[in-house]
Amino acid sequence: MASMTICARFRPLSSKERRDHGDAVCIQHVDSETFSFKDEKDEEFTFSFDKVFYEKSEQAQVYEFLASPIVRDAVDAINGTIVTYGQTGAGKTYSMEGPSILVRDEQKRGLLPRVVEGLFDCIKSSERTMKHSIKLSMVEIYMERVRDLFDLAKVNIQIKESKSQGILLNGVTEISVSSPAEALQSLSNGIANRAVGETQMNVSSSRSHCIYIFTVQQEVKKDERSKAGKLILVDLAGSEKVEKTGAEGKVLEEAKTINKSLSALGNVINALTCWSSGKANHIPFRDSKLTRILQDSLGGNSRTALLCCCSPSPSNALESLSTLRFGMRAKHIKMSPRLKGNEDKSAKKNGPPSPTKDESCEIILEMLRERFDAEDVKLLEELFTLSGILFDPSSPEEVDSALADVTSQTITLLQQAVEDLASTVEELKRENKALKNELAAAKRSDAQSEAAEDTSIVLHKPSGIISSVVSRVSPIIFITRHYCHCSVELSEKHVFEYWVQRDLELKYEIFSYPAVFNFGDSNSDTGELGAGLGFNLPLPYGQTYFKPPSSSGRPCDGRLIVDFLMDAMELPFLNAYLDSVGLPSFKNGCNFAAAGSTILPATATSISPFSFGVQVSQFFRFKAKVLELLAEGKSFPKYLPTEDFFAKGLYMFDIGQNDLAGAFYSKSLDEILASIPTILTEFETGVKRLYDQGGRNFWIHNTGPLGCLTQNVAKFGTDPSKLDEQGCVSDHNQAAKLFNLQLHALTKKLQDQYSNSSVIYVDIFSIKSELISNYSKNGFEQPIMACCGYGGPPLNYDSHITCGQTKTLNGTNVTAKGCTDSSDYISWDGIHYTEAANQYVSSKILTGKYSDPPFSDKMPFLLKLKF
Ligand SMILES: Nc1ncnc2c1ncn2[C@@H]1O[C@H](COP(=O)(O)OP(=O)(O)OP(=O)(O)O)[C@@H](O)[C@H]1O
Repeated sequence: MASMTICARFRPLSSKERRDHGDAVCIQHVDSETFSFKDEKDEEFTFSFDKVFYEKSEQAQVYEFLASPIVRDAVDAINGTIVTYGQTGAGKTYSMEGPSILVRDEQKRGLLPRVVEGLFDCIKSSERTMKHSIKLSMVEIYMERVRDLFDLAKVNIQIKESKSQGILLNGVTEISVSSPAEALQSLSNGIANRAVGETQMNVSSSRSHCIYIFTVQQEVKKDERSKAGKLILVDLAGSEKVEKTGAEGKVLEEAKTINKSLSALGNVINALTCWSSGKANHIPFRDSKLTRILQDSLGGNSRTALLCCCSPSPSNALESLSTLRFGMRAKHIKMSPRLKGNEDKSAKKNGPPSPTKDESCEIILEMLRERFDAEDVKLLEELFTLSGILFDPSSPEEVDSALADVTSQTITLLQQAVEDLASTVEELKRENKALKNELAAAKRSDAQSEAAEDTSIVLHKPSGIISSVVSRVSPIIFITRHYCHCSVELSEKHVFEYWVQRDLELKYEIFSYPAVFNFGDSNSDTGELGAGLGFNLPLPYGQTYFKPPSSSGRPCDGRLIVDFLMDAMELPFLNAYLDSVGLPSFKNGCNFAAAGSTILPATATSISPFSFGVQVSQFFRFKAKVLELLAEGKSFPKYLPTEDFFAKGLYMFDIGQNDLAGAFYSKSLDEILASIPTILTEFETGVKRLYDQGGRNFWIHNTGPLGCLTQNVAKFGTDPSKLDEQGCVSDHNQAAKLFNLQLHALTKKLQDQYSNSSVIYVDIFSIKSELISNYSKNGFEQPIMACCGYGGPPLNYDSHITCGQTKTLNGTNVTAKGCTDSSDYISWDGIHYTEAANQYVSSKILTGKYSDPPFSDKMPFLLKLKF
């Protein structure tokens, strides 16, 4: 199947365009078929057409390439159509007619006079074998009515479809022309009758679609079937942006009708391209007079050429781009023109006699009565009249055709309604999602405020004595006042009174420690395993917060719980102990946590060699080195903590998860439960070593709901009976709970033993469980499915291709990619939580409600008052 011939034509810059923008053009010539185009945002597009006629191209070249093959075929009874399309003022009429249809200037003459000449030349050269006659009709579609330009009394010509002759204009004037001069004179008369107006874009703008129809009839001997080729030339009215054309009143109405019919043409082309690509589709030919008339030309029963006329000026880039895109779409329509066996009515001598008008009416009414009841017939009549479809049916086919019109228009309306509905649903979905995100963010910030409220005191008294009993104690409370700067540090729990002369508005900030020393596994690894073992987590790790190319070494799309806690304490993020790149500062602490670490010593199969005992030893080395440097007088105040920070600092632990989760690969639940005391003894030993070294503030995170980790659901949850009502693996969660119970008991024991210390147990398990159970209420969409992974729903997790990896699977390269919006997910990569989930968990921690003892009771009290 052939395609339509599609060409682009750029006219020279107009004097107005030159005045406004100089010689600037938005196209760059590549070759005779291709050019590059820059839109107003400087974005570049490359277009390829069957031919591109640049500013200096000649009218004769356009005719030779685009029209002359179609003209030759028309003489051989193959229908042809040539359409000029483009923005108002883009050169359609110039291409079609030239400066005027009667202009004889060989250089300037347009397609129409050349077509006339070509037709007569072809007829002449085949004179010996075949005689031809040419008839000419000319109509314009103005305000959705077809007007006969050769007989202005015919203002509403009806379009019909005949099985043998295709689309017909009922009763249109046909003028027989026997020479080019005669034809041109008739065309000139018709053109003079066209509706032409003036817009800001074009002083002589065509306000209608003008259609020239040449019927080339082969004259045949008696009793032979006659053949006719129809050649249609269409000079479309210009598509236009109403604001740009300055249209108002009647001109505005014209512009709207023009745009409507052009958009109907676009819809037909879209539907045809889907149809050409194999999809069955409703082609809305009947949605406008234009598309109905062009039905044969676009639907395949014609050789069709489209000339996309454009301005090269950057000021019209938007419109030109739309014209070019229209042409590109039309390029995908497949055509298969058929040789027409058009029977001339005059040649059809022996057919059955046509019914009289009255007989026709009776037949029609009978048909309608058979199909509908009387009221419906009346309704239909009104509908037809209203739609301008059928006013005076003279044959049963017309009724069918009119019914088809109504059906088609109804289908289109319904399709549009469905599309509108679909886009409204999409829009609503987007809005809904945005609202959900806002709600989630608000909830998270509420939780943080809750945290702040719970751990603070607001002192507020306009003047005079502020007397406030500090009944609830936070580790450090900053009370800030805007005007003055001084600092009082009170180091024990007490009742305090303060005399102030002026108005005071005292605000609090959340508690803080001077430094944090963190021990743990991947839940709080800020780059340790990567630094220690020399591998980097690939993107999209880190992308939500740390931005490419840095993935920050955190096994998360952004920040971890420890990061949020550091933030709340107004301390910088912790650097990994082994990270020596980029002058890391350890002034406010150091992070020994490494992904994959266990409490129990590492074995040959462990991911991390940095078990808890090793991390504690690393802390010893760290502290010893700091003290050594300080003793040498090298204080490095920006990089190293002072000695007292080791006593005042917070020792944080988040470890144990891997001891349990890893064990499930080789041990039974009972064996795992039995191993918990050993694991905790090892943990206790480590904490004691730190206490012996002077550590006094301990903050122990328990283990989260292991069974809810995507990785464990994928591996151990294939049998649904193993899952609990949250969809988490029951055994794993049970092990975590029993571990936590014993860890809690150990914390209490340590607290009793170390009466000069604070040992706080933080119940991460409860926070995470609540988050997963009420994921939707908490602003998440996916409780278990991983955001970054491979395999798609329900888990999007494949242990062979982890987040960010590309591998060959069954001969195909596949990548485990991140989801579009990680804040919808609780699980980042199937093992670790997303930044959004970590933020949620930390905000809950900061409420103090999940700690034992609650922050307010036993935390060492240090009040920092600034004002
Ligand atoms: N290739 C060309 N060479 C020289 N002048 C041209 C060319 N194309 C167009 N023009 C000039 O540009 C102006 C607008 O062209 P034209 O009237 O053909 O636009 P149009 O696309 O038919 O506009 P409308 O849709 O408003 O009728 C006219 O003055 C015309 O002479």
